[in-house]
Amino acid sequence: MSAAAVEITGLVKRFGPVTAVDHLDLKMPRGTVLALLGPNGAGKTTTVEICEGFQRPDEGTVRVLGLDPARDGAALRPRIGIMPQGGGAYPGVRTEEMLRLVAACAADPLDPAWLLDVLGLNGVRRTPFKRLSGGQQQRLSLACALVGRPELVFLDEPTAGMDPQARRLVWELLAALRADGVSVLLTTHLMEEAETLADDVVIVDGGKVITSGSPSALTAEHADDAHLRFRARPGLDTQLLREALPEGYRVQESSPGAYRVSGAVNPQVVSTVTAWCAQQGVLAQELHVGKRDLEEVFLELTGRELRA
Ligand SMILES: Nc1ncnc2c1ncn2[C@@H]1O[C@H](COP(=O)(O)OP(=O)(O)OP(=O)(O)O)[C@@H](O)[C@H]1O
Repeated sequence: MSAAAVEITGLVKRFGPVTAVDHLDLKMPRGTVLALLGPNGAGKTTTVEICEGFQRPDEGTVRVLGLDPARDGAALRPRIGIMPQGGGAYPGVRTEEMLRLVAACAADPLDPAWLLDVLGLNGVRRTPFKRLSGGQQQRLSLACALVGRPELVFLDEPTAGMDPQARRLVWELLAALRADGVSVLLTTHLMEEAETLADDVVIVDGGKVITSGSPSALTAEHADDAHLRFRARPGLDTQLLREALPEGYRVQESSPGAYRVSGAVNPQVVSTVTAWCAQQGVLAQELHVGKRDLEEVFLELTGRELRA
């Protein structure tokens, strides 16, 4: 059987006093999409850069397509595609010129014209990199990562800064790649991106894996539960609200003025919450009842919001 796409055991990376990655383990089978999901500073980029061979681990083992990226970089590089955070190209290079340059380095590249078309970059083929919008630069960077037909691609926040339409294009392309058997490891702090694309999600915080599994498995626990969110002035006494509700409900102010009630939300609970707010002389605004999602899982496990 061929080696896993990525296998990481006991990975530690320190920068002076900061432990960016703290005994992280993960295994990603070939042909799957894995999303590293976590807030800013969780250690996602550091983990990916170690897999790409750009940084060396302090402890632990990392195998990418069965190879050690720190030692076997020359053998590994032709087989992987890399889209770094924030992209990057010579400012004066034109879109198509850049992609053709990268394609020329590959043994069996994809057709650059096809990639430009699929990624909606046809209209800016002759535009210099520095004049592209942030989202266009990101898409060109993705095209460069894919043009060499990699077996495995690393995408660091691939849709950051893109408008919803461009994000959809990228998601469709990534779904097509997966259908072709390409393995994809991406980082994101967009829960919807992880839910839409990934076979497996590894939620990281403070350099550690908090939990992992398929999006449906992670959200299936207490699947009957919903949550109720509302906004009101910051600093309401959440303990008092909890006491007004039946046993077993949790109430958090997840960020200033954003409240979340977790448990089996029914009409009675909604009415209790709004009545309690009225007693406090506040109007519960943007009242929203939703199913448990990855954002909720993260909040339950860390007490903080993913997008804080
Ligand atoms: N070269 C470096 N020198 C010093 N500290 C670093 C370095 N690279 C990363 N760090 C620190 O390590 C921690 C993890 O950073 P990392 O960039 O891996 O997180 P991340 O999850 O990718 O965050 P983001 O979503 O903001 O990209 C942070 O505290 C960061 O400040």
